[in-house]
Amino acid sequence: MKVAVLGAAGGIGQALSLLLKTQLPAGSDLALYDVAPVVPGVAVDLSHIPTAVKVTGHGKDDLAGALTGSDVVLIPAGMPRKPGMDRSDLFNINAGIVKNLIEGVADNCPDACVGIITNPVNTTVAIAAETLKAKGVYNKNKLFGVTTLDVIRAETFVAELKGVDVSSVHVPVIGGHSGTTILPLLSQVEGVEFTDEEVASLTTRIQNAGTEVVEAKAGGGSATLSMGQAAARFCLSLVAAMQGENVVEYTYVQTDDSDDAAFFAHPVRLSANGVEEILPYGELSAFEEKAKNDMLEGLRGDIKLGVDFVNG
Ligand SMILES: NC(=O)C1=CN([C@@H]2O[C@H](COP(=O)(O)OP(=O)(O)OC[C@H]3O[C@@H](n4cnc5c(N)ncnc54)[C@H](O)[C@@H]3O)[C@@H](O)[C@H]2O)C=CC1
Ligand SMILES: O=C([O-])CC(=O)C(=O)O
Repeated sequence: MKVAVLGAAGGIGQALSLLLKTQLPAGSDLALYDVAPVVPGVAVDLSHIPTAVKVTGHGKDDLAGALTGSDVVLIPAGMPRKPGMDRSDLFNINAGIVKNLIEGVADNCPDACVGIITNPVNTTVAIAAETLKAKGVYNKNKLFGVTTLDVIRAETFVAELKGVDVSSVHVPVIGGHSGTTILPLLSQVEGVEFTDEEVASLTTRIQNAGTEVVEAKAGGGSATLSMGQAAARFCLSLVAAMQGENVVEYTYVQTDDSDDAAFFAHPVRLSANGVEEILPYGELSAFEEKAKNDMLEGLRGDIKLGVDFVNG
């Protein structure tokens, strides 16, 4: 199993790479790529941890070396937010970065599963899809927007509010990954009851959790450690599925469901082929149905921006 992390010297990239160095199956290869000159040093640093995962560092001119032979590619390359910015404000700088890196994926490991972390995820996943299409290698079952951070936050906040063991809490989160497009399905959480006020305030907190971190970091970036954990969970689930385990994760995938949007986070059964089956997200409460209908136009617009970026 070979996993490549593109943007590996950044806040997310380093946290994620540490978790993968310690948790990927024995015998795996972990390739770290970044344009920052520190990346070979990050690889040397990690290589001193005694696990049976081989780490290599690849500087800006060696994207091909990082990608060749990769089964999974995770992309946290690009600018994070500062206070006062929306994720969509990152489009101008991050759109081109994702397009370039995905062209590298198409040229060097077109069969890999690709997890996009770079914001704005609603749009960058569409950019990746169109770029892969232009290269003639798009497989909708192998492209994912990583929305796992919304799930782990929702589980943390529900457990805190209800005083229950967080390991027993499961919260579906569907839609996209910004503002109101993040839609936690609190009506489906088993074993706890919420008042209408709790549903409203918890939904808003989950939707604004990224901004909570951006403001607390006061100009120093956005979530990196919790995102590293979230991306590691997603990657390890994908790797387990590739090795035959039955795993379901919520992730932003192409759905072909004209009632929602072209990309929409669903529960997805993973396999060696990436998406094995997109599962239905089940029945929504009246509150959730309204929230979904209110955000769909915005999400579709975010996706269109990505499609237009590549196709002009
Ligand atoms: N999907 C999600 O839930 C989340 C997404 N993010 C997003 O992840 C991205 C990265 O965030 P951080 O790690 O905090 O940023 P960071 O600034 O700490 O790291 C970004 C890294 O990307 C590298 N980079 C820039 N251009 C590159 C290129 N063309 N090729 C390879 N590497 C390149 C930089 O050198 C840097 O090391 C941001 O866009 C942020 O908004 C952040 C948190 C959660
Ligand atoms: O809020 C941001 O800019 C980073 C992010 O996507 C998150 O923390 O969910």
